Amino acid sequence: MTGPNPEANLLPPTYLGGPEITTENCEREPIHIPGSVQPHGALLVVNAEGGRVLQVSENLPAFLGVAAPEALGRPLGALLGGLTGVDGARVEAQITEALPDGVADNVQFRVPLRTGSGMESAAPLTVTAHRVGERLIVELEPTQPDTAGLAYRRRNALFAMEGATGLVELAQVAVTAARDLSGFDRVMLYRFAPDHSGEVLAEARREDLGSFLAHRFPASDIPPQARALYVRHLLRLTADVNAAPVPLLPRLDPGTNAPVPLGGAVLRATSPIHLQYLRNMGVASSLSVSIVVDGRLWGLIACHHQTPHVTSPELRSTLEELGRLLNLQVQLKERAEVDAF
Ligand SMILES: C=CC1=C(C)/C(=C/C2=[NH+]C(=C\c3[nH]c(/C=C4\NC(=O)[C@@H](C)\C4=C/C)c(C)c3CCC(=O)O)/C(CCC(=O)O)=C2C)NC1=O
Repeated sequence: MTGPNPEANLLPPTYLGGPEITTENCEREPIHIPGSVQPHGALLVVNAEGGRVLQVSENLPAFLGVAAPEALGRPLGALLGGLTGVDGARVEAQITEALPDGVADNVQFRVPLRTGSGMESAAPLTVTAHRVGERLIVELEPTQPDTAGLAYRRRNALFAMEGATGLVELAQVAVTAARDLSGFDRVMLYRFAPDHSGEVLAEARREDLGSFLAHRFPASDIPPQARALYVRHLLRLTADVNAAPVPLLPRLDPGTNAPVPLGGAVLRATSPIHLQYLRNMGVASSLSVSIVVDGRLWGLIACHHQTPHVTSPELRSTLEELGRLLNLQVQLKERAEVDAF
């Protein structure tokens, strides 16, 4: 496999050791191993046995106040304990207890930490962790204030969706609820056809934006490896299409000498090709939630913002729950239509 071609007209390749990617072969882009993350958070790769830090994103100092090279080899608990008021050993124990050996890589553990004093991110941090084999992937993000009132707004959204009759009405209620909850400029319900092309079934948008309703898009817009990843990991977020990816230090997992899989990490750096696609659409931030029916990617809730837009972990979980409810309701409606046929 030839390494990435630095001359390629893409952002510095965020993947490692993969083939040179162009719009001609983008179905080969190894999007799960970018070797870098988006800068709105920090990521640590921890050896599940022993809790030692093996890799960190180079922006770690802004979140933990520790130089990236100094974090390597240290226990995760000791690093988190450097935050004011945080019992690092206890947080590390909670993570390892919640993510035992063999747990699926799409099981998440999340815990809010108290304020980190004297660091760039004066806001409280939220830790989200998942396990991939022998590794714990630990992500730190500033806790956003948008969680106020989220619980009752989520409750009302789910009630509205349960009351919808028919697929198109359900889709419209869902995108309206998702937009009310998230504040994205545009939220669409995108449904795949059997050939993996797709159409916009429903849309809730800012009044001054043109509509994508009923527009169709080719299968190549979401290539097979992306569709496969999205069946397993239900939400992805690109907070800012123009933000430079932050490399992991070291680039490869020192235990395996291979890139660590980041398919389940919300901070995973987005494919440079897709970033260009979003820029061409005039979109600065994108979030999508998979709608998986009978194990296949039936559609997506696709959200756009015209300016950079970071979504809190709590709001992301709420949007995932909307997607999960849509899975169930679409499944029921499709089966009812088959039975009625
Ligand atoms: C309203 C219609 C509408 C559509 C149809 C739409 C597409 C879309 N593409 C997505 C992802 C990717 N697409 C490509 C590659 C290519 N895309 C192309 O067009 C050609 C040039 C190409 C290669 C030759 C890759 C590698 C990824 C994975 C990115 C990653 O996860 O790192 C996603 C999910 C991510 C997100 O939520 O933004 C969406 C939702 N987004 C919309 O709003």
